[in-house]
Amino acid sequence: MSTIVRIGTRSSPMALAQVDRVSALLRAADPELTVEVVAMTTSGDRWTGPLSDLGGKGAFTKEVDAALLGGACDLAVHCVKDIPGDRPVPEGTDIVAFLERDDVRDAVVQPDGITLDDLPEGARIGTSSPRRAAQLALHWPHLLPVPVRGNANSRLAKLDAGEYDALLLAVAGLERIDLTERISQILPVDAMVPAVGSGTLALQCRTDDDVTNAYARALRHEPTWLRTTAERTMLSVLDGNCHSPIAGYATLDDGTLSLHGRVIAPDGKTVLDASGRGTDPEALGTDVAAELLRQGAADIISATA
Ligand SMILES: NCc1[nH]cc(CCC(=O)O)c1CC(=O)O
Repeated sequence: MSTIVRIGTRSSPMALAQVDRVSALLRAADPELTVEVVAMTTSGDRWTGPLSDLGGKGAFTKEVDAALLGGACDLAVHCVKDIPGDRPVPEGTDIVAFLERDDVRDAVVQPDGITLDDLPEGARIGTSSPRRAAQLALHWPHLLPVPVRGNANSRLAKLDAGEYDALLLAVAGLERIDLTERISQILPVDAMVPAVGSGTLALQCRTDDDVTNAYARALRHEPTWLRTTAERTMLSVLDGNCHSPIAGYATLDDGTLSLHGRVIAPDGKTVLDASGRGTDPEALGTDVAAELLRQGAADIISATA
């Protein structure tokens, strides 16, 4: 009898594209494997108000986590960016692999191709990310961040309906839904420091499910594991969640990790930067977080909690 792996996921077009990629990787490793998709709507998808009203903890991941724990699926695929830093995954499940990281940068979608520098005073920039809004305030204070909800496709529809002058979206997400032609500008990582775990997919299994664990572990991308671990360690020491204006970006060069952490006040007037290098991702993440805390990061983070 052939093995079946049931993959649990959000049902957005981006999430389904992510699952297609995981299915293809699993089947490349074992052509006999049967992969099924268990798609579900998460509370983050249903809620149309500000995400902060949901209490902020794993709005896009918790239903999938519950399905995994309850046995309705065997493998969960999450965007690392959507996994809370302070309460990573439920007991009884583990993140066992990160796939090779995609583009980490943020893109501007502006229908007339106008760059952020050239947009007029007060232009409405759709983003609900405190990290993006604060860095907009830091570098492009003439622009006005305006909250936008819904999956990437529905955000683009709102842009086209004239609700915003431009949108900020992840390059990786637009690649997954095959809409990179909508990108008008890609922001450099030193101006718009990426989110912790940007562009990275995580595979999560039940701890006691040896069969699925073996399939998932075989897909581990070690450099991405090291970079993501450094970033996520920093996030958890800072006790931040997706409402915190925290950015963290690690690179790996010849076995040495470099991590740049940034905490920005929502008005962009206070920006704390710290960076470090090392070979142990947890030690590096802890050190960079400690330096940010020394500079006063806790005050900014608790003011936005
Ligand atoms: N919930 C938002 C979210 N989570 C992951 C991605 C995109 C892919 C990624 O960066 O991993 C997005 C969309 C966006 O930020 O535009």
